[in-house]
Parts: sequence; structure tokens; C-alpha cells
Amino acid sequence: MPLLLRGVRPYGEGDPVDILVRDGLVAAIGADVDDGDARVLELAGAVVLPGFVDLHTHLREPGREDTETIATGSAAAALGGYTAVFAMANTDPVADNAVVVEHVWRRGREVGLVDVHPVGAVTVGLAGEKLAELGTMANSLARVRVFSDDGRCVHDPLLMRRALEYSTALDAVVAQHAEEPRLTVGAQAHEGEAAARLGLAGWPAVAEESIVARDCLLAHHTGARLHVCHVSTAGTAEILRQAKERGTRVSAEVTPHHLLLDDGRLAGYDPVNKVNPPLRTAADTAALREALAAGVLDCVATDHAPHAPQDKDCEWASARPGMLGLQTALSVVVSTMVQPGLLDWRGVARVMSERPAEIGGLADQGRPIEVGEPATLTLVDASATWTVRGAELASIAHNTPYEGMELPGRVVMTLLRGRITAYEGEVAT
Ligand SMILES: NC(=O)N[C@@H](CC(=O)O)C(=O)O
Ligand SMILES: [Zn+2]
Ligand SMILES: [Zn+2]
Repeated sequence: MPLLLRGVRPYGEGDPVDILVRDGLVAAIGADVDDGDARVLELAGAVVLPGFVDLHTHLREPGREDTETIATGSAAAALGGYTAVFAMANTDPVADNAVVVEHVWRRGREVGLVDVHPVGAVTVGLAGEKLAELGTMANSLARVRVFSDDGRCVHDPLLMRRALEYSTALDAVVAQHAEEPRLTVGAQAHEGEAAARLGLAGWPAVAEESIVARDCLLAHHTGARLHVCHVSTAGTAEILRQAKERGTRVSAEVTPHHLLLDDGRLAGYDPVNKVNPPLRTAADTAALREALAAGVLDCVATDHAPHAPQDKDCEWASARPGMLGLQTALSVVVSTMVQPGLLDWRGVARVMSERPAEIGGLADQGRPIEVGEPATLTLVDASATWTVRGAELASIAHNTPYEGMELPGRVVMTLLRGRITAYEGEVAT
């Protein structure tokens, strides 16, 4: 059935208009669109953006379906305004071959709430020793175009160089979890004042920066595309700025939690704040916001990382790192970037949809809001606020660092190729 989205504001600009959605496409945009037989939805000035694309999601299936499944993660994604997610390869078994990536891809299609694009592992079993069969995964039904050992760093420079070289031939990108493992042995929290006071072993900024600098040089040398996962330090942003100036083909993401939270959070020893890379200093969060506004950081990616209670509600040292992110990302971006005037809604479309779609090689996502384009859209109530409750999120796990916080901006509706996948906090069935 056609839909008439009445009283909406594309990119939050101008007077409200109506958008007619028919056969999966935007069929008309204007002041007095003829609704014919369409289902009319009154949307009271909601901001319309291209559907969000998450380059970095952990869906935990196969292997840890007690914490998230492709179905529950897809629901969280749709409710968060996402229309495509890239599912990281650190599952069990690891997504390092065509069988596993095709399984994830197929299951994503069955669920149908969001396009699930599996990320392929760079090395067999994420062991960092032998390249996985990148070509077979690229040529599989899942058409893998992003490769990453995320959770682990591709530490061996020769392997990293080869991965970059092969990925060029496959028109793919290598997404690096930048962490020099020799500098983070036993590390528990950002190496700085807060960790020193609490007696937590330090995780220095240079562990990230040294790998990012090396990888930028390798990408430059090979002419390949590099993507840097979850940038967390001011120093990394500076290295990226220089590399981009030199013409290196490098892109980078920042997570919502690294934009909002800092290591002042550690004082309570609550492992919900444990994450890799760790929460850094307030000066880092400020620098990351500026870098995202300036385009030095290309996009926001959630690094949505569900964990079971027994892996989080325990002492700091044995807790697993990671935080939920899909349903809170937009609100954190509104709070850290839109409200302070660092990004307008066009900018939000760029960092949450257009750039991640380009980096991930998705031709039908991150499209302009125009007649004839896919009706793959996210509608946001910009003036709403809501209070985060982990137990109310669609994920099986509850490890949100925003528990009890009131956040601005609410996703009202998500449309995937003309079909409503989420509306007023409910997932389509
Ligand atoms: N971010 C995290 O702290 N954890 C991620 C792995 C990762 O993104 O490095 C996870 O898989 O749990
Ligand atoms: Zn990582
Ligand atoms: Zn991750």
C-alpha cells in the first residue's frame, strides 16, 4: 500500500511537505501531494533523513545467541533508525569463509528489518597468522566488501599490507581495530590520571596512534583503502588529518560513546563503562567532535557490543569490553553534535548515512531524498526527549552506558525500500 508521510521536513529544512511513497520509491514530494489510496501518516514536522548505515555492529550470531541474534539486533537497528548494518566477523565460528558470511546474509534477509552485510575476517579465525579467503567471501552471495578482524588488530605489517593489496583488487576496504597489542598487555582503562588513581593498568593513546600511523603509510604505499574503526584519541584524528591531506585513501569512524563519555566515568568501577578502545579524556571527546564536524572523521559507527550479564556484572578486570549502541546512537549525536551547533541535519545525514554507505560500498543506501530514489528513510522527532532503560531496548543484552539518562531526539519511523520497519517504538511484524 502506498504511504503518504504528511508534514515532514527533509533534512530538517524549510516548511513541512508531504512525501508519497509508492512501490518502494519516493514518488512525490511537495505541498499538496495527491494521496489517492495511500495510507496517510501525520508526522508533525518530523525531520526526514536517509536511513542510517552502521559500519560496525556486533550481532553475536552465530555463537552467542544468548546476548544478541540477527533478529533482535535487526530490531534494535530498525528502532534506532538504521536501514543497513555491517555485522562484525568476531562470531563463533568466525565469519572467515563463504559459508558463515552467507549464513549471516541469508538470516538478515529472512528477518528483513534491515540490510545485514556481513564483514569478513581478514585472517583465519582472527588469529592474525594467515589471510582468510577474501576473494571467496567477496564472490559469495553476501558480496563482502568490508574486511576486519575487529576485536583484534591485524598486527603483522606484512599481513596488513597483503590484505590491503588484495582488497584493492576486490574493490573492498580493510577496517582496522587499531591497537598495538604489545602496548596494551593487561590494559584496563585509558592510561591517564583516572586509571592511575584507581590502580587500573593503562591503555595508552599511543597504542592506537602507532597502528593508525603505520596503516596510513601502508595504505598510501599500496594505494588501497583503509578504514579506521572506533577512533578514540585526539592524536589519531591529527594523524588522519595529515594522511588525508597527503591523499591517502583513509576513512574513519567514531562511536557515540567516545563522543559523549570520558574516563571520569571510571570512578564507580562499573564495568558497563569498560570498552575497547577505552573511554578517553574530556579533551579527547572535544577533539573527536571537532574532527567529526570537520570531516576528518567520516562517520559515526555504533560498535554495538552486547554482552551477557555474567560477562558485565562482575569485577572490572574480568568484564568484557563493549556497550550497546544501536538504539541510542542518534540521540547521542543530537546531544553531542546537533545541539552544540557542530552539525546540522544535513551533517547528520552525511555522518550517519551517506558516508558510511559510500565506505561500505552500498549503492542503494545513503541516497538523496528525491523523487525516484529508494524510500529508505529515517524520521526523527527532533524536539522529543526520552529516558534510556536498558531493559526496554530490543537487544537481549542490557549493557547500555546511558541507563537512566535523558537524551534528546527520537526516531519516529524507519522505512526500508518503502516498507515501515519501525514506527513509534514498535518493530514491524
Ligand atoms: N568494542 C568492544 O569493546 N568490544 C567489541 C570488540 C571491538 O569492537 O573491538 C566486542 O566484540 O565486544
Ligand atoms: Zn574493535
Ligand atoms: Zn567492534
